[in-house]
Amino acid sequence: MPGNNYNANSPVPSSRIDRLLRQRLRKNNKASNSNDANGNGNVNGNEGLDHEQRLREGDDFVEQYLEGASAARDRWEKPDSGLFTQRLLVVANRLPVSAVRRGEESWSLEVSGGGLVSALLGVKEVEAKWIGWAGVNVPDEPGQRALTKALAEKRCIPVFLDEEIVHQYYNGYCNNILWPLFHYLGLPQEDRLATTRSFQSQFAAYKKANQMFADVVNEHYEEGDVVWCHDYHLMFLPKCLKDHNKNMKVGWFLHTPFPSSEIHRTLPSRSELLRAVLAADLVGFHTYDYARHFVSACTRILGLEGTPEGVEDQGRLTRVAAFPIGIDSDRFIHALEAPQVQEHIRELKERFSGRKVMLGVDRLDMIKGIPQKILAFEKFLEENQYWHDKVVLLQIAVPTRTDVPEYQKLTSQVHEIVGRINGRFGTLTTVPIHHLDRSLDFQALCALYAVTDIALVTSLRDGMNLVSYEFVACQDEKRGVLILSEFAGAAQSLGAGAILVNPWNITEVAASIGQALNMSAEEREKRHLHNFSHVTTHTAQEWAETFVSELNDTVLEAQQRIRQVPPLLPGFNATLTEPVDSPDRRGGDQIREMDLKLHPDLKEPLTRLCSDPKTTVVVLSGSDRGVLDENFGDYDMWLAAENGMFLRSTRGDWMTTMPEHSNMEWVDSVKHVFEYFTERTPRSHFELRETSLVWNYKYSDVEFGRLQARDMLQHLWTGPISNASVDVVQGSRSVEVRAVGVTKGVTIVRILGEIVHSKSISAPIDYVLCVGHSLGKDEDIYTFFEPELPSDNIGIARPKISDATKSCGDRKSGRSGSKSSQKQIQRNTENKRNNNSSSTSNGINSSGSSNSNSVGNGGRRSSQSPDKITWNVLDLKGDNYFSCAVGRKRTNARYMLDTSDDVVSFLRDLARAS
Ligand SMILES: O=P(O)(O)OC[C@H]1O[C@H](O[C@H]2O[C@H](CO)[C@@H](O)[C@H](O)[C@H]2O)[C@H](O)[C@@H](O)[C@@H]1O
Ligand SMILES: O=c1ccn([C@@H]2O[C@H](COP(=O)(O)OP(=O)(O)O)[C@@H](O)[C@H]2O)c(=O)[nH]1
Repeated sequence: MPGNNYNANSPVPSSRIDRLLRQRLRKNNKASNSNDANGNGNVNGNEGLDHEQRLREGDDFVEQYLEGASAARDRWEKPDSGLFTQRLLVVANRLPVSAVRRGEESWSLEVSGGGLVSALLGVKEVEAKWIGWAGVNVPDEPGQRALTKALAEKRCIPVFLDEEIVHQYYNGYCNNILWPLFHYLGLPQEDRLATTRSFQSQFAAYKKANQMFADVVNEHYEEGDVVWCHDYHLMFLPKCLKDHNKNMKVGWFLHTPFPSSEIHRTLPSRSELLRAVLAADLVGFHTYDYARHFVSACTRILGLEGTPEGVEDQGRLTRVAAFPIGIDSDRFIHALEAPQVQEHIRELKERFSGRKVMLGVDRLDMIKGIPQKILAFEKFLEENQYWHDKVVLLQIAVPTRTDVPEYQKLTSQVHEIVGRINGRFGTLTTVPIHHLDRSLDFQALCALYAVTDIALVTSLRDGMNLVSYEFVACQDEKRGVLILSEFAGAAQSLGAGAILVNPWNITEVAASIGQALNMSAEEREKRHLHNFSHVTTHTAQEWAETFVSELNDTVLEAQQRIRQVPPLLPGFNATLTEPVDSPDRRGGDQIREMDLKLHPDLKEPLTRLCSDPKTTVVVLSGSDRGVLDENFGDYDMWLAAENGMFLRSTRGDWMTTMPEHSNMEWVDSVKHVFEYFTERTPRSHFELRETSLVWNYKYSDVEFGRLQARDMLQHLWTGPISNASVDVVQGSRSVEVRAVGVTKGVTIVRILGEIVHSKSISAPIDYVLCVGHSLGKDEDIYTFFEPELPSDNIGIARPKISDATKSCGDRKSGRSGSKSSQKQIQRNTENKRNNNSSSTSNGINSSGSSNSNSVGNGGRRSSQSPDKITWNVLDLKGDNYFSCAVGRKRTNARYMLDTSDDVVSFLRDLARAS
């Protein structure tokens, strides 16, 4: 079957390691090619540019980059097949340039700040276009036209956001809610109630803004493009894009930390945001921790399956992985040679001669821990009088998000502390802290990094922190010390070479300053070399290449994947039941879900189908007799409870199809085990049916539930009941024990035999429709109707049901098909005749239950006597059998429906057609 096996000759590597090794090989090849061409071994992305040229670039780098002058090589390597051109659409809230209006139709563009822009500017070898906000409100049409034109020259495409949207979406939802939350800062205390009140409107604006970004992407998208969405501003974007075009290759990368699921859980829109991100093909984070938190949030909040590869939802995988960002280290290293930078360096050395220079470079943001840094420096001065006139702290605090009140408060707080310390330790000629509330240009910044003895990064949380990388890149001569917060993502990569500190521990930071100032040259050298090697090999270029190449592979893999991922079973009963209003797992209504109710909209189509004399409706369910009586007692149909162990026409009494001498002695022992685990697993419950027991931990803590299930299974397999004739069936959030060999595929034989006999059906059945949501084991019901299917329970991806309704409605009669089924039915009906009994239908020795419902729809009632029933009554041709799985994409059924709501509309159409 096409697409049913991993193809050994596939251009897609079969495993992740295989892929990474090939990628490494590609990189090596590229490096050696560049050696051949240039005669040197530069592997960091500036191959092809000679030394002089790089020096000339200097400060014009960004300009040149944006104009495409740095030779975008506009192609990505495709695994194993050489080079191909692929455009990259980078979508981020902020464009790399911010616009300043000079006249009605005249604009000047300035480079935007922040690490995201710096990192993406370091990505050179690809034809990238940026889509984003230019940081300015442009209400008038001529202004928009002129700005669009100016930006186009820089390969940028604007998204125009009006003032109100910016206020609600950017200042409000992004920077007052998501930003502090993702950095573990909670909401600003005084602001808490106001924020809570304005949450809804801010979230609405957030979604609206994301849709506006999506509209611009859709307008510029060309088939084959890769769309790379960035950051917490655009968590809705993957969903908006995929809703518009499910074939778009969409990646999403978060530049901030992703917090523990317990933090994310407090967000009112927690589930919507997670689901929207999961629409992407590939989701990336700076560190493994953030990726782990995200997967755990999807597991705990959405109830989805987390795997080492990512998050699975109904057989669809969203890949989740860590892609630590880097910088364009060459740009910094070579900038130091530029005359302007050398001049700055000379000035700075002179200015601070005789003093050790400590440096902080941060946006003036709460997450950067600037007050904590300054207080630690004060403590160091308090305790080390010797250093008073021998050390200076230069703090560059770049103003940011100045419209958000919390940022305004921080500015005054920092000014106050700096003033106090300078007053306390300053002299007439010197102050210990030089604080600048502004940004520096690239050359000035490089010079500062180069003259620094100690860089002090005390972020309370920071996605990565590129300042620490940039400092290291500029320190090849000085070999200064990096003091780095353990809460910055960079601590996971530069950890070994830096002095790691907890920024909340002022004493520890103060002591680290002392340690750094007194560190031997030998130790500094060792630490620096470690850091330098990391920074120069893990570059921004490499980061982007890896992400895009993984995204391409992920999409190809998804297309070619045939080994079926066993799907997550969302619930106990999901075909005909009322949908429980549960936007997410934790918030789900356990009590309502335990009390199964027929979907209210099904009543009408079901009544119509049941009253059609030519149609037989069977409900085959894992539920017990009481549940089926309550929900279906008033319809004219057949009910098969506990997966067919009990059967009745609603016009008659229940009969059991259980073999007479079934041994059910194991039930009590299993019940004890289930009671024991239920008592110890909060929010788990078990159901005691007549022929099986089901323990369900869907609402428990998922990890604890899994551990408990593992213990339970071990006990069942190896403990006192291990020899009983039972099957232990493991669901995604349940454990079921049933009599050995009971599946829907087994019981359907007896059920149909009974119905054919009781209704005296002798002419071939027109068609069979079998709709269900079954445990893997019960998927053998499809094998019963289609014996040629593989019997290993490995399902295959199915199309959505579309015109099956029409085909069912139009169906007349068919011949040929399932020989073994036919023989079974023949045997059943013959048994009937011989036994003339209504309690058991044949000699198959089985009993039990499972977790799904199905509707079987049989055909013409015959006036012939039971004696005339022949084996070809269930004589199914290929196209008069319709099987449909609900909520499972990997199945042996021929079609699929997503939810019980889809079942309603399908049965409605069917009722109308018949
Ligand atoms: O655009 P702004 O609101 O002015 O903010 C500037 C950027 O700040 C954040 O940067 C993060 O990205 C860096 C690179 O990955 C990372 O090193 C740093 O730890 C993060 O804080 C923000 O995520 C960006 O979107 C902003 O543009
Ligand atoms: O005066 C300045 C100070 C900082 N930066 C840049 O701002 C970025 C800060 O990135 P980081 O990842 O450290 O933190 P973020 O601001 O993104 O949270 C770095 O690339 C700096 O070079 C700058 O361009 N001019």
